[in-house]
Amino acid sequence: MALAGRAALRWGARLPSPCSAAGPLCRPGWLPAARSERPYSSRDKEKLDMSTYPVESIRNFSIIAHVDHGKSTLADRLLEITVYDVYCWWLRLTEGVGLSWPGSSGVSFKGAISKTDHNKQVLDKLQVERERGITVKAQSASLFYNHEGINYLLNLIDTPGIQAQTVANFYLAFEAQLSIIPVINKIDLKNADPERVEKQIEKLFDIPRDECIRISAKQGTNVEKVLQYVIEKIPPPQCNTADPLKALVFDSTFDHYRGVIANIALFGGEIAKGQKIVSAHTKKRYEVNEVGILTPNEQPTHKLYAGQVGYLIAGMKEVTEAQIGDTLFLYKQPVEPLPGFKSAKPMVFAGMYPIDQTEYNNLKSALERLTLNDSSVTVHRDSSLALGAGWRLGFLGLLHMEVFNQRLEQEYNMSVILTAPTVPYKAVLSSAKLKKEYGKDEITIINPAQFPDKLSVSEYLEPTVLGTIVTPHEYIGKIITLCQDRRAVQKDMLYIDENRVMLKYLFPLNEIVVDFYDALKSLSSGYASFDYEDAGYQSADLIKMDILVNGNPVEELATIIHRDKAYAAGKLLCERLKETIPRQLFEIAIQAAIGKKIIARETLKAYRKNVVAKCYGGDITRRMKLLKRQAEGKRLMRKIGNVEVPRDAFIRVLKRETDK
Ligand SMILES: Nc1nc2c(ncn2[C@@H]2O[C@H](COP(=O)(O)OP(=O)(O)OP(=O)(O)O)[C@@H](O)[C@H]2O)c(=O)[nH]1
Repeated sequence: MALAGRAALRWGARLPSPCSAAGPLCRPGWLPAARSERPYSSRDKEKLDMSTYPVESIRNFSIIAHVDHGKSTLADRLLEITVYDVYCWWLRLTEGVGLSWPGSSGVSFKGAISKTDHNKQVLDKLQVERERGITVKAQSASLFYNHEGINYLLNLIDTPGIQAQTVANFYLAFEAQLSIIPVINKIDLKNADPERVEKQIEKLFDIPRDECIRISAKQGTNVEKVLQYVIEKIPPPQCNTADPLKALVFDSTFDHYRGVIANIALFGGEIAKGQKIVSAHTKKRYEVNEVGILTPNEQPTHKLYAGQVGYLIAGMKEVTEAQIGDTLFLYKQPVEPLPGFKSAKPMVFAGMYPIDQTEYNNLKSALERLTLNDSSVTVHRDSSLALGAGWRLGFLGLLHMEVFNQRLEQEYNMSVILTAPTVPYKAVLSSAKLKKEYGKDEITIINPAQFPDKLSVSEYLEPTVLGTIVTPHEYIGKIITLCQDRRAVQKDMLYIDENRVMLKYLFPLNEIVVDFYDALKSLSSGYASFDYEDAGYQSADLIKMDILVNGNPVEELATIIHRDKAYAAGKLLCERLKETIPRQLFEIAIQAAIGKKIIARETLKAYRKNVVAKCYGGDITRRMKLLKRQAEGKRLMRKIGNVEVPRDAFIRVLKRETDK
């Protein structure tokens, strides 16, 4: 049987022993009618046969919700339920044969997950995701589920939680006429009030309250109902296996051993090993080496058919070959390419440089691979006098930037210098010389080093977002003060029930990217939610502020800022930098400057750190050990003039509230 044995050992997850799984979860009603309806082929134990899942039995869905609302926990429960379905089938199949469930003999079960804590958040595969408890990268999983005697193939995409844009995403889904199933999670919490939430959903989204499913993803309450709604309310994909192959690349990852693994959705035809395919984007030809589904690990299949979602390995060696949004078709059977995707718009830009320029090429290849894995990051080559050759990267937000940096360190062993984040400002040029140089009247500034002087500009523009805050009414006062402090303009205020208020504010983007969400959460004891959408550009009085250490500019900390905020921000940056830079053998002046004008100053007193003082010149081993430790510490420093500054200083310095 394909589920156990040698092949199964490759798939990490485990199922419990039959004793723990049998019982209420194992209901005869779920059992499939005949073995031939199963995807697991007896001909080839390594591969699944997906031909038993025609388009009508397929549903594709994803979970959209705010950060921490339980998307990954719900995904885990769905995976559990669907694997128990397979388990029940297995029990029936082996009835009377005397075989025991593989889990009981310590053999793992492919594509399955157990109810143990070790397997929490199965779709969150990255180390950074498990450490931070957030989903960074969307993962897919194919679920097999029997509903009213019919076997269904349900393809789940777990969506990342690193953007506060749930409401905007709701409207996108609504406009695209996708079926929406409202699910209210965490009903097990003591203060849960699902009735009130249902009323809010009705008021805000015009969804009748009796359509909502109340669940507890944590405890599993009503989770099966979600699957049933998915089957009943979402239509099957509209496509045909008899058509020529048309596969959309919707994600791709780089595997150090197997090259590029492209995640594909079939909009027509079928695909199998040995077929010759062509990329509509690059026009390059490949031979398919392997196809399969994600369970959520890669599970090879004989073929993939129209409507199915899975992966493909086809000897793509270069990361640039598997463009997200590309269409793949059969050689000599070209098709009209699919429209692809609208790429995510970066909100925050920062410079990235190798600590040591000899590492440039290694960092370049790490960046290429990681950006293939996270296509929402944009990369442009850049260079700086102080930091050498590097790149300017665009991220969805500051958290995204931190996570990307952490992944570079953890997955590629790369340590880098990151500059202060900036949002994409614009300048309307008045200088004929600059207009000629740029070949246009208006430029986008994503690097403070390119900030044009006021004399050559008629107007600076800053990006704005329309933010939606929903809060219990007792926090309104504090929240309004916070918004005003961030230069936001109130656009709307609405009571959505007797004690909940929805506030709409127009925010300058740079006022929310760093720490607004943290500040909002802390002053509302975690109760206020925040969501935003792009709202275009507005005129702004911007200046470039430099930070100087003993007269030398710290390029990582140069920022574009609103004039009204410069003095306070400059003072704060200097104070925080003073806390971050270790005292050294000489006095250090830390200053904030606009052009030649110094607007803030802090002084760090001299200090002599004699690391070998404790050794009294005696123990040579201890002396060497201490000197080595000091040398290691120095690797984490960057020299500005003759001052050593910790490399991660700017992130610590810029996180105003959260780091305190
Ligand atoms: N009490 C309770 N806690 C839950 C429930 N569902 C999820 N949680 C908890 O809420 C926290 C966030 O859950 P996740 O599943 O990581 O949320 P998420 O939406 O995937 O988070 P992001 O990936 O960061 O967007 C975890 O501590 C879960 O244990 C539930 O039904 N009840």
